[in-house]
Amino acid sequence: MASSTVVKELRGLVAATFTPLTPEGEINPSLIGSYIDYLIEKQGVKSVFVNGTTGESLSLSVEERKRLAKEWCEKGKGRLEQVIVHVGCMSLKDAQELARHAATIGADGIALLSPSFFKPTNADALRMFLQEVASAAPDLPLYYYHIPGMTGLNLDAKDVLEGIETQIPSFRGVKFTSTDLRDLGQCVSYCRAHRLSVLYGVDEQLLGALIMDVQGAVGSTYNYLGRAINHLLSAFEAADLDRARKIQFQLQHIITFAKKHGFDLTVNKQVMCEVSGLPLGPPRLPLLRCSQSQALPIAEEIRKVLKDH
Ligand SMILES: CC(=O)N[C@H](C=O)[C@@H](O)[C@H](O)[C@H](O)CO
Ligand SMILES: CC(=O)C(=O)O
Repeated sequence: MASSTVVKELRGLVAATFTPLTPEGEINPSLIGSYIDYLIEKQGVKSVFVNGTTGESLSLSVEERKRLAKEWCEKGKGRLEQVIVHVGCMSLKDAQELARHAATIGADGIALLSPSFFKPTNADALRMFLQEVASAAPDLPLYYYHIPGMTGLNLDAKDVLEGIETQIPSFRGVKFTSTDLRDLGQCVSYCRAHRLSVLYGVDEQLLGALIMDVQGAVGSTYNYLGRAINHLLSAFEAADLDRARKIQFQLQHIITFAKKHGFDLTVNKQVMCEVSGLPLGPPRLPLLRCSQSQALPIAEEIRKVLKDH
């Protein structure tokens, strides 16, 4: 893991992890060691984004998030290239506390989405919020997590980036989860000029974002499709667009198939349980556990479609 003097660029494939819960709904950090084994050995995943959307962080307490983040960092040490801890919260104080904690456990970076109950009314307000959180962990690389579909924020990510590198010295880039390729392109253009990174978060259209020159991909499906997407990334690097497209079409087929079976976070988590064999447990209320029979056909389709990866 990084010391504060070495800044490692975040790139390539990053899995946004699920949060293991016991059948009773308590967090289950004891599973994280074998979760990491699975990601490294079976999926070729080298970096993780923990306690994000997929990790249901906004449904967890600050204390729970600290325990999970610590376990990911401890078990990932020397094995994972980067552990990025998402610290976004509705409350600035909670986000600062999590940022401060992330620095003490050796996280490689922090990311945060915008508060979404009381939303910032403009980009300045959001940058001020990010700056206040950054000041609690000034040596940790910080990423803005743009996910307007969840936060309901009506702001271009590009507007949030404007001047941010002078306001927040630890700022390193944006994790962009939106299908707006105009805004994405503008972010890449800005980030190129300021030596910042853009990571893309809509797995089913990653190739479109790679053409826009993003440095990496952060997503939930990479937990179980990592191997195939690593092949997509290397095909793209080798300028083998036919192969890259073929793999993207396979992933799109899987997501389309999954959507017909009501794909959402709870189904997604159950699919991961089926594919990996890891007992990640139910989601946290208000999300309801999906039935095994809902996830099984999707897991089966994944096996069938991706048997050559
Ligand atoms: C809204 C959401 O959670 N997006 C994830 C990442 O940010 C993606 O990884 C999606 O889960 C994935 O693209 C499947 O639709
Ligand atoms: C998918 C993603 O990046 C997240 O879980 O936050």
